Amino acid sequence: MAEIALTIDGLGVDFGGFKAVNGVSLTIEEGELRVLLGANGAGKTTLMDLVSGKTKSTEGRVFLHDTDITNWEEHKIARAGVGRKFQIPSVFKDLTVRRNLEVASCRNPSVPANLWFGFNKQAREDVDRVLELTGLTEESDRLAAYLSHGQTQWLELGLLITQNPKVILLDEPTAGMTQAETHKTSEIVNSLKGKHTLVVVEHDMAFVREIAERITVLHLGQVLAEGNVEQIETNPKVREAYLGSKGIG
Ligand SMILES: Nc1ncnc2c1ncn2[C@@H]1O[C@H](COP(=O)(O)OP(=O)(O)OP(=O)(O)O)[C@@H](O)[C@H]1O
Repeated sequence: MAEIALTIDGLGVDFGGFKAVNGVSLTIEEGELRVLLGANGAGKTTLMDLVSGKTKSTEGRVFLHDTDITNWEEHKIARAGVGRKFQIPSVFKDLTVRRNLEVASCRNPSVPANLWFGFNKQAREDVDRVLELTGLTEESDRLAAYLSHGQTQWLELGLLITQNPKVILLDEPTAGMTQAETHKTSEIVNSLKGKHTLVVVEHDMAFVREIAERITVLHLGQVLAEGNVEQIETNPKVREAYLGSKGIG
């Protein structure tokens, strides 16, 4: 059986009497891609905030492998291996795509400190691998400022991968993307399966169908259902609470 990378156990937060996340428990296996689905206000972003330390929980626990990271400071959780991609890019616009990835590699503690004095072969291969994974090989010498919206998002994802986090949290990775960019993003995400552990918050059902293995549906801060795409699409509770009588869009 695969090892458990992330354990969320009875997690919740009370915002002055309102429980945006209310006793959520789930486990994510190493190498798994888990989709978090739910209507606006279901608690998805808050759950990510609780895991990444942006918001402090008022109940429950979070474990990264065997380490209890509950309510650690955000930077400490990031350093422990929870990588989070936000909508707003943090790429260096006046550096090339490759240089952005090289800089991110320097933040990876497993990369030797002599990086700046001759980028070593292993580090170069790692950057090449990330360029390939994110479909940015041909853009490697372009300044990040000249990338399209989609390419910028893929570079952002690449920066995360380069740091080799134990768990990657992606909040609506296809927001604002064209259909073609969304499709490309599904290819990238699919190629990460098995190599990285991902939790993806996403609304776009077409995208979810392309990437999802296991889906957790949140509703009113609680887990409503868990299963594969077909089980979720045909689940009466999910249809009633979230997808409407016409089913999934
Ligand atoms: N700091 C806060 N104080 C009070 N209420 C909050 C706070 N943060 C979030 N909420 C509320 O908690 C609920 C869950 O919000 P959250 O953003 O987690 O939902 P979501 O599932 O991510 O929705 P969306 O898909 O719209 O992003 C919402 O009703 C929101 O208004």
